Amino acid sequence: MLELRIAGRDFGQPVLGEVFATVSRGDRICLLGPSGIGKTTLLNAIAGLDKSVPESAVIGREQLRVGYLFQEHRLLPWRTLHANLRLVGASDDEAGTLLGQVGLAGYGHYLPDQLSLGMARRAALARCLAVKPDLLLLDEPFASLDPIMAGELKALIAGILNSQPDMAMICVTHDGGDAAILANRLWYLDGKPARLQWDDVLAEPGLVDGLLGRLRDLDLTGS
Ligand SMILES: Nc1ncnc2c1ncn2[C@@H]1O[C@H](COP(=O)(O)OP(=O)(O)OP(=O)(O)O)[C@@H](O)[C@H]1O
Repeated sequence: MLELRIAGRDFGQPVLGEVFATVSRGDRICLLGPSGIGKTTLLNAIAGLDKSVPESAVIGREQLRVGYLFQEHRLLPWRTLHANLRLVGASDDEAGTLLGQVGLAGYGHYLPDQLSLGMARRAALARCLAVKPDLLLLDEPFASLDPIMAGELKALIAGILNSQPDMAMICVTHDGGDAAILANRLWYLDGKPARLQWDDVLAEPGLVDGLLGRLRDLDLTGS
């Protein structure tokens, strides 16, 4: 569905090195790596937001609908939640259904700034889903949320993934434990410039345990 042939990206100094990988329908990838290594840079390149990365570096994106949950909600602050969803193509009914799906039924007339951080993130997730994405990109979706809110959002995303088996996901996280809940594949980005050091399929529970052990060694399990 997607083939990455990224030659690199630098901002005065090299950040990303070569990144070669493929993403298939139904892939649920957790992208881990040290802080500042280039995870968001890679996500932006995949999304096509980084115009310094040639379009030819991400083969197949043209045919895909991409939903991107940024670290900030990036909803239009002067539009209601309902209007934000309508703007990306949701019908009235779909907007209502999606807001209900993310636990925001009855909040359609609210402005984004009237919401808590967790609610705003769920509203932004609803907007991602409104584009009916083939590929869902999540940049640290649980960051800055209290453990209860983070757990609720994780369960919500896991449910959405279960109900849409063909949708692919790439989720940047600092917590390897998220992989056990959300992922069937793990990317680990590291080095200067950064490359994918691991691209492992999490086919069996035992394998997940093994990987979590490796992540624990790297202090990436969040516990
Ligand atoms: N627009 C930019 N201009 C200059 N430097 C940038 C820009 N965007 C990213 N960088 C640099 O690229 C490096 C990688 O940043 P990036 O945000 O991709 O890392 P990250 O792995 O997502 O970090 P974190 O886990 O802390 O969110 C950092 O050194 C950052 O300062």
